[in-house]
Amino acid sequence: MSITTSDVLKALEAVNLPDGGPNLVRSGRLSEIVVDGGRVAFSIAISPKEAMALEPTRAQAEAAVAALRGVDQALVMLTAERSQTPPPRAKTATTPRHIPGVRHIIAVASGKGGVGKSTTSANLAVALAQLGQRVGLLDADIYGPSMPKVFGITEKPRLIGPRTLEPVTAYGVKVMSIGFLVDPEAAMIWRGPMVISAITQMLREVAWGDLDVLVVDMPPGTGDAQLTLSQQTPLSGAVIVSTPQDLALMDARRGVAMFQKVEVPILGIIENMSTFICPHCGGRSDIFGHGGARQEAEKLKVPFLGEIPLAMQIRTTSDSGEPIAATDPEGTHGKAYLAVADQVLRALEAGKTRPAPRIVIE
Ligand SMILES: Nc1ncnc2c1ncn2[C@@H]1O[C@H](COP(=O)(O)OP(=O)(O)OP(=O)(O)O)[C@@H](O)[C@H]1O
Repeated sequence: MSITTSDVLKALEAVNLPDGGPNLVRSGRLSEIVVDGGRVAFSIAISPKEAMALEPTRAQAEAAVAALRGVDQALVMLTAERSQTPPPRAKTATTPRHIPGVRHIIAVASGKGGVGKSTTSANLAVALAQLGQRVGLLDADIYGPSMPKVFGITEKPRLIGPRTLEPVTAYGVKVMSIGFLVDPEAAMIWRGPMVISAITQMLREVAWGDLDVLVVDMPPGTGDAQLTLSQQTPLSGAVIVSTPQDLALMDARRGVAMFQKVEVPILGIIENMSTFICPHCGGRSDIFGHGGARQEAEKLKVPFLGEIPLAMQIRTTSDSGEPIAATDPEGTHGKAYLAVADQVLRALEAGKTRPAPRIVIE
């Protein structure tokens, strides 16, 4: 029997807000309810101060929906709208909560979409695993989750506790993606607070186990959602992916500035779609220019982590779910990812990272 939105609403009528408040359906706090096969996701709007008080309501709502026949997974989030004031500034107060067992969390970000951030995150994660690291990959690119495709994962993560999902392991990497849980078209219309809430839940409610590095493929851009996410995640550092064109580099600069604003160390910049290597003759052409990211890194006084060529095989292997760093680690492109991964590890191990800032929300 397939589940419908009205089944979900009916179940939620039995869940009341605390202190004799109305039931959730009448409270006017429910977002659109997304039903995707046996998976149900929605959020409850709160003011930031209500987060603690309404957590039991959230848990009850999730349990009520999870108990319905035909529901395999229920994901309920508390989302707080912020006013249009500028994003909170970093100041002294609480440190973003560490994730037990996870040594380093690194964000892979880009100033704008389409520069190959997801392809780079995937191959970087695989290359780190090949260098002997225990690696996780969180696909937080909520507007275009691509990891299920890049890793060729067709299975869904298993629920192994009342609120815990087991990541799917592929090519030696533990992968979790919002694309496993929510229809990407539904996620497209999510507002910033919903995005942040979904991602922080994926960070904390996934059984990552012991990891040396958790790579987070960030949503593209440098807006409020990205900034808040960078603040709320206990990041060891950030990697910025850019193509060599001026426009992309301008956006990359914004990415660097965003992380600096919240005092997350920049591990470095990667130039993606650098020199084009012809698959037929092996000849090299600099279609988008070359070396721009290295120069930009020098200007910004941040490390340059390496170049990934613009290559047909990188795209085809991504499309076919066989990341090239795994399937051809000895080839030119596989080696390029290994070299970048090595640089990232050096930056992490050299302790160039500082502890995450202590943050207060003003
Ligand atoms: N070095 C490369 N050589 C060839 N193709 C590449 C390379 N890097 C990425 N691509 C291809 O470019 C396209 C966009 O890449 P990808 O999805 O990784 O970008 P993205 O920055 O994550 O995009 P978005 O921000 O829109 O999610 C994909 O088809 C991918 O296979």
